[in-house]
Amino acid sequence: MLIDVRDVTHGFDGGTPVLRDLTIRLEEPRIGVIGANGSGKSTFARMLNGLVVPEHGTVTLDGLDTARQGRQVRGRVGFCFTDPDAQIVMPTVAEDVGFSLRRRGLSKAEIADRVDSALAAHGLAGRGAHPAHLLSGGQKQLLALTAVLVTEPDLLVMDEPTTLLDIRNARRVADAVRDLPQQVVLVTHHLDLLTDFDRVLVFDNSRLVHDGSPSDSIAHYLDLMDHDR
Ligand SMILES: Nc1ncnc2c1ncn2[C@@H]1O[C@H](COP(=O)(O)OP(=O)(O)OP(=O)(O)O)[C@@H](O)[C@H]1O
Repeated sequence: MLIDVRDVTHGFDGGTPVLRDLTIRLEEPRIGVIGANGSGKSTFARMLNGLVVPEHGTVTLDGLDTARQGRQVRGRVGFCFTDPDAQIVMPTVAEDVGFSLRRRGLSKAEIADRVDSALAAHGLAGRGAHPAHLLSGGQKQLLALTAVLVTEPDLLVMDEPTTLLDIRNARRVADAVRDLPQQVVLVTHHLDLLTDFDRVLVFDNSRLVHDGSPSDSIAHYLDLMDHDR
């Protein structure tokens, strides 16, 4: 999708802006977002599916305005939160994935088929009847990802999806993300996840301060952190 952010400045409830003067066009398959705590990364990510609507300026995805066409935007942009518990809504694994398909007008058999193949594709084969809340942290994150992907979004936005995970589970989620056909915007503090990315944005102090290749942007970020001490 073509992500077009124009002249965006945003503060919550009219407060001090947490994003300032942001104008950017993004259409690469893999886009990373890095920066210090509180620099505005999550706010930016949430703007991409209309969870946050900018106070000033516009955000459009393939021409759909998040402020006026939020529902259509959310139909094409999937969002994964840091904490999978925030988006797991049903008692069992299969019901949770199936819940995402409820408005599609599919038969029960079609839903069951799609759920089974989605679970198999993301390391959860045979776990459909398992209580969702009893999964490990990594499995919950895979479940949350599966429940988003089953809706076949064109763009997947992920806000620190590996932060709560141990190394093995973080790798599992990173591997799942690497193989996706979808366009991905990934906000992360795990810089090693971004090595193969096309473009990495660095936020600092509510502003986009660098936009470049992973190696350039990571070097810029590390430099910023060194000078901040
Ligand atoms: N819903 C909200 N209401 C009020 N203030 C908010 C809200 N969401 C975020 N903020 C504020 O906006 C600023 C930027 O937060 P944001 O979550 O975008 O940063 P971040 O770069 O993602 O940080 P982190 O790396 O810690 O997740 C912070 O000062 C935060 O307190």
